[in-house]
Amino acid sequence: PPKFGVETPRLAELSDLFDSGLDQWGVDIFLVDELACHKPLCAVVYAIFEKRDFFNKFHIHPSVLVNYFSQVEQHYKQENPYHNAIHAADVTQSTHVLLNAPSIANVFTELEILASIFACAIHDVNHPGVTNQFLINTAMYFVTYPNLIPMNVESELAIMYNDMSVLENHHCAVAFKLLQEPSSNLFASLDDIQRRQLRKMVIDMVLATDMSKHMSLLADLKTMVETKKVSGGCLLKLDNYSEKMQIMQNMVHCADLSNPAKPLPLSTHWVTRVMEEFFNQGDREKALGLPVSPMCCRETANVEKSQVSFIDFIVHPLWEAWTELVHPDAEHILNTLEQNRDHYCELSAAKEAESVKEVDEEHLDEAERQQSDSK
Ligand SMILES: CCc1cc(COc2cc(C(=O)Nc3c(Cl)cncc3Cl)ccc2OC)on1
Ligand SMILES: [Zn+2]
Ligand SMILES: [Zn+2]
Repeated sequence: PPKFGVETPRLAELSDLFDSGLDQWGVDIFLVDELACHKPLCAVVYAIFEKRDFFNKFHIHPSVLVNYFSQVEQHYKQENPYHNAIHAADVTQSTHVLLNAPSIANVFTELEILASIFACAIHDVNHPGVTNQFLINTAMYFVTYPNLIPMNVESELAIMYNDMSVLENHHCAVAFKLLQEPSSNLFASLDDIQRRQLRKMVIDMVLATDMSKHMSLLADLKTMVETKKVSGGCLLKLDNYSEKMQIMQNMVHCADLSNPAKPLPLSTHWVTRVMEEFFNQGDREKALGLPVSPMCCRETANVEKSQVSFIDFIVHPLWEAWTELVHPDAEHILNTLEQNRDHYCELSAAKEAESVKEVDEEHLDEAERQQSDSK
């Protein structure tokens, strides 16, 4: 198969970008998408497998990797502004960087690293571009209006998974279904025990990307950081599966929530995309007469303000805990997050001031009109 598994006339540029950027926090994943002819996931996974020597370690033939991840890439909906293959490539490459932190250098086995990279690559496959809550609401919707044929197969998902981590269950099922293709049997050379272990680890990590698990995941991480402090700072002798899995789940969750912690141009590009996807959902909720989800209303959303609260309440607490766990390896990431937060805060304040000025001018005009009327 072609290098990085993608046919591109810009192979040399892609190769150079990976040489300098594959291990860097903040590589321009949108440039990777461009250079890889809109197959960023295949390119990134191939490059990481090569860098980590997985082809040899797990006896995987490059053509099998390309067959499988081409299928996975095609099952990411490129019409989604946010939850598309670029996001999958972004989360995969981000986790690849996090795994390189010196303080967790010898914590994970090769199989655990393979499982983490694989889990990121498939973690949002076949995402419909709407949230779990939307799927749950619309599932009930068709129960109350049976004559309305389901507009889309996606509302069947909540029925299928009984409202429990609906999307995350679907991503996992699709990914493992695609593995059954004979030409895509990525893990053929693993033995039965390894294959079973890998499947369990991938399911545990992907199901943990459900935002409804965020608070419990973060609580576990904080507990682990506390115990790490007590054990004199040496990280993790980590003998049991559940402690190791907590770290891996939080690592993938951090990567999933890494947009605000990337260099500002990348961060703002992701905000534009996630907005577009949320607003599209808001439009559909309005059309269905459903209550419009928070942050999904095109007319009323305050983008900067919600980014600031998203960072303050969700993203920063998580990255603060991760940074402590792998101290001092992630300091620069936390600093970038805090600088970006201040940027959105300034934007939000400027926007606020602007709207107040407009109101004042309106009042001024009104007052002048009344004054001139009274003359
Ligand atoms: C007004 C719209 C709005 C949306 C936000 C939150 O912003 C973001 C939210 C998310 C975000 O929620 N991602 C997500 C994750 Cl990590 C797991 N499951 C589902 C989802 Cl949707 C990922 C990236 C964001 O900004 C770049 O803040 N304001
Ligand atoms: Zn997801
Ligand atoms: Zn995701």
